[in-house]
Amino acid sequence: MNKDKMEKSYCTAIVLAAGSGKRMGTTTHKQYLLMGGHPVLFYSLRTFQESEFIDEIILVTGKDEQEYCRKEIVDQYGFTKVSRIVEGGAERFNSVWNGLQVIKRKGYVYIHDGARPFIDEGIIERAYECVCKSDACIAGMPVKDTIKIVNERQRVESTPDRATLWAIQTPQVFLADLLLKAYGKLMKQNWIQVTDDAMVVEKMLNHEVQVFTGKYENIKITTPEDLVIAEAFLGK
Ligand SMILES: Nc1ccn([C@@H]2O[C@H](COP(=O)(O)OP(=O)(O)OP(=O)(O)O)[C@@H](O)[C@H]2O)c(=O)n1
Ligand SMILES: C[C@](O)(CO)[C@H](O)COP(=O)(O)O
Repeated sequence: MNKDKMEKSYCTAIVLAAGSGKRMGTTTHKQYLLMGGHPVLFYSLRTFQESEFIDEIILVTGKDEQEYCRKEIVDQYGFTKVSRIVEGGAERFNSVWNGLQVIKRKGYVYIHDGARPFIDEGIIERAYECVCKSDACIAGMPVKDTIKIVNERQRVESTPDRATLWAIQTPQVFLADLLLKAYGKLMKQNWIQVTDDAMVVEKMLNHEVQVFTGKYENIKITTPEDLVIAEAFLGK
């Protein structure tokens, strides 16, 4: 895109690293496991640090991980765009909410899983172009498998048309005011079950969300075999 022709909006990345990685099952939380000699979290922070679209980074971590993150990641690697390290909450949406509370300048906000190390500048740029038009957009890729709706007895109930199915990734990018409004409503609810930020905008505001092309390599490190796949991507 020709950024000289128009003024770029302020962009904040909220990088989530406050999860406990139950499915990974390691004592060290998965976002701090070493991969290619660096913590998993290092990779996405480096991409945001070097991105020409990102002005500021808010890092959300567990309470006991803040000092480690400050000294061993932010200072050690010189991630000068990290303006705040805030404490996360019990669930992912609580961590997003805590990050949203310290946004300094409105504009656009990129929510990204610190457990997704393979975000790249192309994804960040596609997100920017998409959010400027839609106010709400998410990275995704068409699914490669056949997906079935399966009941509690493990019987197939139906087979959705694969052409309509996308596996959703992060970043999920929004006009900051829109996301704050959606999350503000969510936090007043008693029953909350959301697994991504787009769901909050869909459910709370009935706002349309646009999907842009992510990258198949943009995996979330979730279970042990993901680390093997990630090492292979690093060695490419
Ligand atoms: N309370 C939480 C839960 C998750 N996350 C972050 O959100 C992303 C979502 O990935 P996920 O695989 O769900 O992480 P965990 O919750 O750590 O994993 P699990 O569900 O296996 O415990 C991760 O970067 C994780 O650190 C967070 O900041 N705060
Ligand atoms: C936001 C997300 O990464 C999109 O795929 C995902 O939904 C996070 O879900 P999880 O249950 O926290 O793994």
